[in-house]
Amino acid sequence: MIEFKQAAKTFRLANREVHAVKEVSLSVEQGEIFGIIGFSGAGKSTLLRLVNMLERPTSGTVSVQGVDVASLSQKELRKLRRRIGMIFQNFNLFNSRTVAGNVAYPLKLAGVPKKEINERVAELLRFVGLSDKANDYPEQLSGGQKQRVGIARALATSPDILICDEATSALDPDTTAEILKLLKKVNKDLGLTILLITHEMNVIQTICDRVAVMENGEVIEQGSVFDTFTDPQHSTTQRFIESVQKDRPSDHLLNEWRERGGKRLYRVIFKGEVAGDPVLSRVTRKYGVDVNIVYGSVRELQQKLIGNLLVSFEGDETLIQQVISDLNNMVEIEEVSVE
Ligand SMILES: Nc1ncnc2c1ncn2[C@@H]1O[C@H](COP(=O)(O)OP(=O)(O)OP(=O)(O)O)[C@@H](O)[C@H]1O
Repeated sequence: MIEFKQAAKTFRLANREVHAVKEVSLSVEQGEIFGIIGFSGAGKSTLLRLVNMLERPTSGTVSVQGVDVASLSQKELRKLRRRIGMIFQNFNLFNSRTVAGNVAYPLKLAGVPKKEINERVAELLRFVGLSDKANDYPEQLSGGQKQRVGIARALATSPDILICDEATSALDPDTTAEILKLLKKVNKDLGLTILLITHEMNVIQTICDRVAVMENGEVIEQGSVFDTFTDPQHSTTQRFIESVQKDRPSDHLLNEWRERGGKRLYRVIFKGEVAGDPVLSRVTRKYGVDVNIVYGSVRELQQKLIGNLLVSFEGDETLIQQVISDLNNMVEIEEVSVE
């Protein structure tokens, strides 16, 4: 659907070059929600702007449904842009136009007859839950309502793709959750492919199917959200995951544990199917070893369960080693050092 092939963008300034995007290759499949995450300056916005040619790649290609966007004429580009809706962190609404006027704007530009515009605007405002705000002005709306207007406007020309540039970064957590739910509805009910950029792992965890992590203009890791969360390969990815998933107690608590003569700690990670299976109690019962769950959680991610527990074992040391060896065949288990 959207394919970056060694796409690069270098900005040439008076005294230096900025390699904002360096040879990125990734493909976004039709109907998925694909998230790009990275810290500030990683190159996310620039990468996104290559899709609708707000920036032209310095080298490599970006294609949408098999067509290299750099090869399009101005007229073809205008047509492409109507098929790609875009929403922004600061909403980019016209303050001098009403809610209905904002949503109608791209339809007016496309030369749609007035009666059709009115019907379409009413339908879009219904879809985003803002029918009662049609005649209000943006300044009368909350941030979440403004973003709903932004979404309605982006959907006006019935695009196939929605691009979201930090769409929830200016919103509080509850409003973020509402907007993410609406984006999921746009994806499921209207079948739009969504490409979003964010610096919040919560956004990726909540709605994305796949994720790419960017750093210094490069994609350092990409894969399904489930695989990335359960088996991150890069320390930057690990940092993002830790921002939404605390998987060890504080050093203070761990030190207290050690001072009280606590036993060795093991991290046990259950994924998918295994999370519903009582492996831990089954194996410890088999060897007559007691298990003490010190810390942990079981969470749902993409309709699968992930368990992440910190445990200690009580009993004969040889039997404990047998428990660990048996568990090793079924789940991930590793000793956790307490500094
Ligand atoms: N038009 C431009 N001219 C020169 N340098 C630019 C331009 N646009 C972006 N850059 C530089 O390219 C790099 C990547 O910027 P970009 O905005 O793509 O990152 P980002 O990951 O989206 O960051 P943020 O989340 O802060 O927006 C940065 O070093 C930025 O200063």
